[in-house]
Amino acid sequence: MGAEIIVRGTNLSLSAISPNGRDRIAILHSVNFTIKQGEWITVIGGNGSGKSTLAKVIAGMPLTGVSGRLEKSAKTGPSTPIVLQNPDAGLVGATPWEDVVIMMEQWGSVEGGRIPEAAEDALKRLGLDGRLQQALDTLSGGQKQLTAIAGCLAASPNFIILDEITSMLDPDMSREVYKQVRHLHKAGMTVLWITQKLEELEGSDTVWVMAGGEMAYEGTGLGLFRRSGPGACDSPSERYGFEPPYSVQVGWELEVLGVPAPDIPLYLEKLQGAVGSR
Ligand SMILES: Nc1ncnc2c1ncn2[C@@H]1O[C@H](COP(=O)(O)OP(=O)(O)OP(=O)(O)O)[C@@H](O)[C@H]1O
Repeated sequence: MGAEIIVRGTNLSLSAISPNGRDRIAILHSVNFTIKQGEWITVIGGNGSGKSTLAKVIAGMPLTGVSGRLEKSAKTGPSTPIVLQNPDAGLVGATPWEDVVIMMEQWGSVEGGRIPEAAEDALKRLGLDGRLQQALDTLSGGQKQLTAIAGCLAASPNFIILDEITSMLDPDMSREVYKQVRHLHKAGMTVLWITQKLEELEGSDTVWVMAGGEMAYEGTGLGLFRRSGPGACDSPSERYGFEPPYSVQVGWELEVLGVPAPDIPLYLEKLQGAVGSR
């Protein structure tokens, strides 16, 4: 039996007033999707392609100009916690612990007397054991993002949305934040991960490509780099203008030289495996 569908979007569109104040412009065009319990969906797309708008609609934010249908399962509930790009956005406490306590009080998801301990547990789940009482303004960007994610856990969600949360972090901190969200996913969390970094496609069940407000591609990460034949330059990634990871480019070159890799090597380790086995 397949996993339960917890979110379904049907013909979701959003229009807004154009910057000249006279016309209405379409920001999302008839987007259709389903999200299953426990799925990891990565959303990619260029600047202004509609990723954040779609994320806000899915989160259940009350935006004007939305049409279509968004259905969520009873357990998922109408509001989905979302973490945004800027590490300072949405943090309200003076310390990580205080921030999560305030979030728990707001969501009302944890019984009052249990909040102090539950806040500590949420922060420990994100690897912030040693920083519970550190002043928020002294945390690194990555530690702030981890605090924001712990704040999301205050709602006891089964689904969270992360909107380019590593875009302002250095590579080490990006990996740390990504790894912590992976742990949550392993424990059963459904994740919508928005990014412009193709290396973060690793481990996605499903990839959505947004282009011009439309969902231009929905499929696997590997499918994004699949060409119709050696040297064909017609993979969805090339069609939508993404620079593929180095390992994929080498895989394509090998294919042209008549050395087909058994599968598209999305990562260097895979490429090593493909080439090393010959
Ligand atoms: N309320 C609004 N009114 C007018 N235009 C809007 C509104 N919201 C979004 N837009 C425009 O819609 C387009 C899509 O914006 P969105 O933030 O969803 O893109 P994005 O793919 O997340 O981009 P980025 O990667 O740069 O964050 C942009 O051109 C943006 O300026």
